[in-house]
Amino acid sequence: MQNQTLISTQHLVKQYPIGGRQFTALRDITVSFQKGEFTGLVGPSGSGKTTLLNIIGALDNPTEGSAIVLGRDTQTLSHRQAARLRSEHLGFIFQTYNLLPIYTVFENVELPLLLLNMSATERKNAVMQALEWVGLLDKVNSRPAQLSGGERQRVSIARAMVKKPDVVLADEPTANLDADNSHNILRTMVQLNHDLQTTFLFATHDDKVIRYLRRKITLRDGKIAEDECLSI
Ligand SMILES: Nc1ncnc2c1ncn2[C@@H]1O[C@H](COP(=O)(O)OP(=O)(O)OP(=O)(O)O)[C@@H](O)[C@H]1O
Repeated sequence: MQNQTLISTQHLVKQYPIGGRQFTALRDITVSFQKGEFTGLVGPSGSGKTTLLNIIGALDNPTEGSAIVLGRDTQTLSHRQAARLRSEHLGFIFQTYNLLPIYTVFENVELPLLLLNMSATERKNAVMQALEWVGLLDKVNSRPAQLSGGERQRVSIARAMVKKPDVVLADEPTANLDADNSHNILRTMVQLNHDLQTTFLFATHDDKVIRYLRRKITLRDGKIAEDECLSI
């Protein structure tokens, strides 16, 4: 497969003001990601994983440097343009699932499609396919409170994947799951990565995730300490 760069950062710096001083969370991050990668940002707590993921997801701006995501320099985007980049091209998976409790599984997965120009039939087909990917067709009318943690995370994967995004950004997706559920979730993501060529980028310090990665980028004190290709 020919390399196609989907994301690149140039000399990214992120500082947060704390008590009248600047705390540097990311220092001079220059890195790129190709289509179809299954890559993790790993490193100790506070090393900058989530900060980098949020900048790549156009949820936050760098203090210096740039992030080019699918050809767009995120810093030059208006709020509306950033929202459009996210809704059309990016899927998000969070450790706390972020499902809406009053909605059914179907409605939760359908939500990202309501922002796109799709008919009700197209939406229904896409939702049912996404629920099939994660093996949850039998829970389509359940509400999040009626699901186990692993099932909730599978709903959140379906919600992230339903529009077949170019990139899925997953922040500690297994943090609240036991070993069996973590492996099931990871196997589903590996399958979707393989079948749809979706690029996956994780922030994690979970060994259960790390063993599935094909590339591991270790952050330490806001810098890239190591960038390794893994043979799995
Ligand atoms: N909004 C903020 N204001 C001030 N400091 C922040 C803010 N967000 C993050 N930080 C600091 O930036 C550093 C990096 O945080 P980040 O959440 O990116 O780390 P992480 O590697 O994802 O950690 P964890 O594994 O614990 O989630 C931390 O020291 C954190 O306290």
